[in-house]
Amino acid sequence: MKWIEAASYEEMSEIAADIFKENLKQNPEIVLGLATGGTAEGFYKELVEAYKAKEISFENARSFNLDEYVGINPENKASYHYYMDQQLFNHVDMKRENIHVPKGDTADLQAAATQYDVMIKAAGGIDIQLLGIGVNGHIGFNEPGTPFTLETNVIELAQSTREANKIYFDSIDDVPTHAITMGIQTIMNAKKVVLLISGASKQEAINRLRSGEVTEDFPASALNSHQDVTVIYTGVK
Ligand SMILES: N[C@@H]1[C@@H](O)[C@H](O)[C@@H](COP(=O)(O)O)O[C@@H]1O
Repeated sequence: MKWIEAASYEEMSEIAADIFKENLKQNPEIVLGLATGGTAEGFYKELVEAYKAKEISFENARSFNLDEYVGINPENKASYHYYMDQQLFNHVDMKRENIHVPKGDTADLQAAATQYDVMIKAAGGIDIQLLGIGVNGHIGFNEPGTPFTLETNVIELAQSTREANKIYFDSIDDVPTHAITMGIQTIMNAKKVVLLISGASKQEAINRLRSGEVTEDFPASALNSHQDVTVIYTGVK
């Protein structure tokens, strides 16, 4: 695992965006694994600026997002699909048919989850995966206790995760109880991983990740067994 300390949130975002830009330039048909969350907003801003400056193009790129809430449609402002439209997709030239966000509003969620991995594999696998981390160490929406062998699946959100994400909803009662997420195995299959960590609320998570232990009680610890992970962090010791 490679660790990069950034002097600020902006620098963290720039370093991460530079890695993605470089990979995109080298491989215009790249398969991107994308993440949501407040931490990633600066990163997307950098990518959009680079696109507007004609430094990069997403014309032939494909993307797969990590996760989506169950029972929320893409037009809902709290949905991850909406977030991605606002942060990236509405501003760049990625073709709509090449954009994939797990479907949280479908009747057969399990079938959608299974199909998601089929689509990722058919695309040749994820070349580079962006990740954030939850205060409890979740990646995607893989909560503590999730078997590392799982691919995309439907999970029940931890109460602490619902609390952490309630700022995006009118009230805690509106925060979905379930989500559809790439599994740890899906994430581990990505060829390269970039993990962003920002802010004091993630101190415990970063300490635990740094300890090097590998345990299903701390989902991000699976990354200790991945051969190409770059962690870019700021605002934590
Ligand atoms: N499912 C997402 C994760 O993919 C993300 O990493 C996490 C951290 O979000 P933030 O960056 O807002 O702290 O939030 C959500 O739970």
